[in-house]
Amino acid sequence: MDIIGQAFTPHRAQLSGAKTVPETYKRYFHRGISVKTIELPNSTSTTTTARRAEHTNLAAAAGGERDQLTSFEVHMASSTTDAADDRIPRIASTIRVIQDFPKPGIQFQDITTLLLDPRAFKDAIDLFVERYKDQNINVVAGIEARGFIFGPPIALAMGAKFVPMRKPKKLPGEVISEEYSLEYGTDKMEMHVGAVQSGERALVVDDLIATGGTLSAAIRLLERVGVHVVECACVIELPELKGRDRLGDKPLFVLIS
Ligand SMILES: O=P(O)(O)OC[C@H]1O[C@H](OP(=O)(O)OP(=O)(O)O)[C@H](O)[C@@H]1O
Ligand SMILES: Nc1ncnc2[nH]cnc12
Repeated sequence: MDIIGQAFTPHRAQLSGAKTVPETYKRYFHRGISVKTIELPNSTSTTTTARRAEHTNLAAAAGGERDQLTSFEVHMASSTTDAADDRIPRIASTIRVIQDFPKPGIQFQDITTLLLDPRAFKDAIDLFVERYKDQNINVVAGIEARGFIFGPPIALAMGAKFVPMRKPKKLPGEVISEEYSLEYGTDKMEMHVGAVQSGERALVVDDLIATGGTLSAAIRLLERVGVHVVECACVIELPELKGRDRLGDKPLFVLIS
C-alpha cells in the first residue's frame, strides 16, 4: 500500500505493511494522529484524550480545515502542580496539520494557527519560561525562521539575550558557521561573532525537531565558542524521525510529541 499522500501513522504503517517512510518525505513528515507528550521535572504524568474536532472553528477561521484528523491522545504533566496541565492539549489542538505541504506525502505541522490563538501562544511561552526561569540561562538562541517566533518572548520573560541563528548570508557582521546535513546535501547555520561569550548558559529554541540536524548544528555552533547549552526546547517533536538521537546527551524538552 502506498503511504504517500495519506494521513500516515505508525499504526497504519503496520496495518498496511509499509515499513519505511520514503526518504524524500522525511524532513516534513509527520503521522496523522499525534500522541502528545510533555516531560517536566518533579511532576506526575497523567493521560487524557481530547478531540481535535472541537477546534474545527479555529482551524477553519485560520484558513480552511484541511486536517481530516479526528482525535488524538494527550500525555501530560504539570510543572506547577501534580494535576494534569490542560494547557498542553489546548496548545496541541491549535496546531494545524496541512497534508501534502510543501510536497506530496508530507504532513506539515503548521504553528501559525497556534499564533492566532493568544491564549495558546501565551501558554506555550509560559510553559517554557516556567521550566527555565531558575536555571541561570542568559542566552536564548533561536533558529531561523520559526525559532524567531518562540525564542524572543521566552528570552524577554527570563531577562536573557536573544541570539538569532540564521541561514547563510543573512547576518551582516562577522559570522561563525556550522554545516549540517539534510536528507540531500548540506545546509549552513550562522551566528554573529561576539554575540555570545564563553561560559554563558544557553537555551536553543525552535518550533519543531524532525531529523535533529538543525538543532545539532546550533549546539555545535554555540559549544565551539565555549557556551554551555543547557537544553533544547521545541513546541513539536516528530519522534519517528529520531532527531533526539542526533543531539547526543543534550537534553531536549518538547511540549508535543
Ligand atoms: O530537525 P530537522 O530535520 O533539522 O528539521 C527541523 C527544522 O525544519 C524546520 O525549519 P525549515 O528548515 O523548514 O526552515 P524555516 O523555519 O525557515 O521554514 C523547522 O522549523 C526546524 O528548524
Ligand atoms: N512535518 C513538518 N512540519 C513542519 N515543519 C517541519 N520541519 C521538518 N518537518 C516538518
